[in-house]
Amino acid sequence: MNCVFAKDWRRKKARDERLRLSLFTLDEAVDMIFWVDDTGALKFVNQTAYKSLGYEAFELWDELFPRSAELAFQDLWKASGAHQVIYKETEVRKANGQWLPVDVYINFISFEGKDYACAFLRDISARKAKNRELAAALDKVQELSDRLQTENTLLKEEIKVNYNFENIISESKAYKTVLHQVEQVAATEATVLIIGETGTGKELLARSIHALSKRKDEPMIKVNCAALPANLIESELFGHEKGAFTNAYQRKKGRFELADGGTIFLDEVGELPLGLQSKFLRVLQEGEFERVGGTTTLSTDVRVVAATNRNLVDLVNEGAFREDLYYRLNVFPIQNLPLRERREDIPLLVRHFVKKFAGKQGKEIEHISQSDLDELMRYEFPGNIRELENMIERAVIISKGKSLLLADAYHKSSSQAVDKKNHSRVFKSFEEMQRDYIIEALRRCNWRISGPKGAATLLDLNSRTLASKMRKFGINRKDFIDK
Ligand SMILES: Nc1ncnc2c1ncn2[C@@H]1O[C@H](COP(=O)(O)OP(=O)(O)OP(=O)(O)O)[C@@H](O)[C@H]1O
Repeated sequence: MNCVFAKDWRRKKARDERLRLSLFTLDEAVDMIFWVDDTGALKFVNQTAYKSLGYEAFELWDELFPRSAELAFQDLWKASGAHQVIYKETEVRKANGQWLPVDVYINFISFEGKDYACAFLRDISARKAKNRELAAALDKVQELSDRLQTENTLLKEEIKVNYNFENIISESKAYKTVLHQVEQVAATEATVLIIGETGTGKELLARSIHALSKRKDEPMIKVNCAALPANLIESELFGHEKGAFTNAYQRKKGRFELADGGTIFLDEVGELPLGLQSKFLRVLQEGEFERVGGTTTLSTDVRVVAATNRNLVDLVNEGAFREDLYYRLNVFPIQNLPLRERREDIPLLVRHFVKKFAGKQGKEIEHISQSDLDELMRYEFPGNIRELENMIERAVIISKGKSLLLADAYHKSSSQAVDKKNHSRVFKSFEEMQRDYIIEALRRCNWRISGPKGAATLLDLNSRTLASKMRKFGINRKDFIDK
């Protein structure tokens, strides 16, 4: 008997010890632990919960979670039917009114014939603070990245303006506006009309528009409306059928057909013969035309860029240009600037052309005098960049050492009279004409001076006279050999 009693006593002692240890474990757990019965009353709360939340006593579950609809007691209990584990990140109100972020795990347990919910709440304020720090850091990174992207885009735009127009040399603010217009319109399909004096770089702009457009991999076909003889221009533009006229031995595609899918550049569009303008308007509007001597209607998909140094409105008023064609072309006009309105580009262009021509002629020119540059800055340049380019080419030809001999070339250029009415044509001096004429003759004769096939014979001059004129005008074969 004694033995049985001792055994029971030891068993009870072990059970008591386990109970105490269990309670101690529960009280010292990291998590707050709550037992709730099916009426919502709190049946057990561990010490961690008292310490963490600062309450003297806990009453009802719902008072703990006034913000969390999902953890409302009634709903919670309905869910218990499924015996699932509920997890929720929420906030619990502390005795001092502050809110404590918690992770809540709820298990539904049947114990001695009754249902309970056992909830574990873990204080996650440290994790939340870390997350907030992380979110703030991410916001900062995002902000920096956005800023970087904006700066990058601006830089790219700058780069585009500076470098994408590969051959266009300029640092003038006013000209940047022109280049911006080119960029804006390039990506569209709009017809562009470039207006500007001769030699201002209209063709260069037209090429940039094509190069920056979606059609850049297709051809850009140029038509110089002033250079084509009137009787040939229709067949050049629209093509002809075999036998359409004398000498039309073959069928030939016109430039509108060749430009299909690409861009057609109509230079000096103001010179287009009036008789052709309606056919021209039709192809612009409907993309349709017939070859000369043909009856089949052909279609073409071309983007039109036109240029003019004439005032088209004046031509319309004079009856030389169709008004409807003018409006069709004037969709996006770009006014190109004469060099005298972007004088700050002169030194830059001078250096560019010196490098270009010195390179071609195998010369090393390192010095350009400031007084020469100053003089150029004051000059009106009626022939614009082309005039400057020619002037520098001449100067490079006559320069012997490392300094550019500009004076001669400059005086030749500036002494040429400008046709005031047109402002666009440079009237060459007699000497200049002679020089050009001699160069042309020499080219035709493959730079042979004397003999029956020589330039002297062609020019009806004595070969010694020709040689002396060449010296006088600074004409050297080696300067022209690769042109
Ligand atoms: N910004 C520039 N940078 C470098 N070269 C330029 C620039 N603008 C024009 N040029 C050069 O000047 C010359 C004349 O340019 P372009 O032929 O484009 O002028 P244009 O206005 O079309 O002349 P035109 O009215 O006579 O047809 C070309 O050799 C061209 O390369």
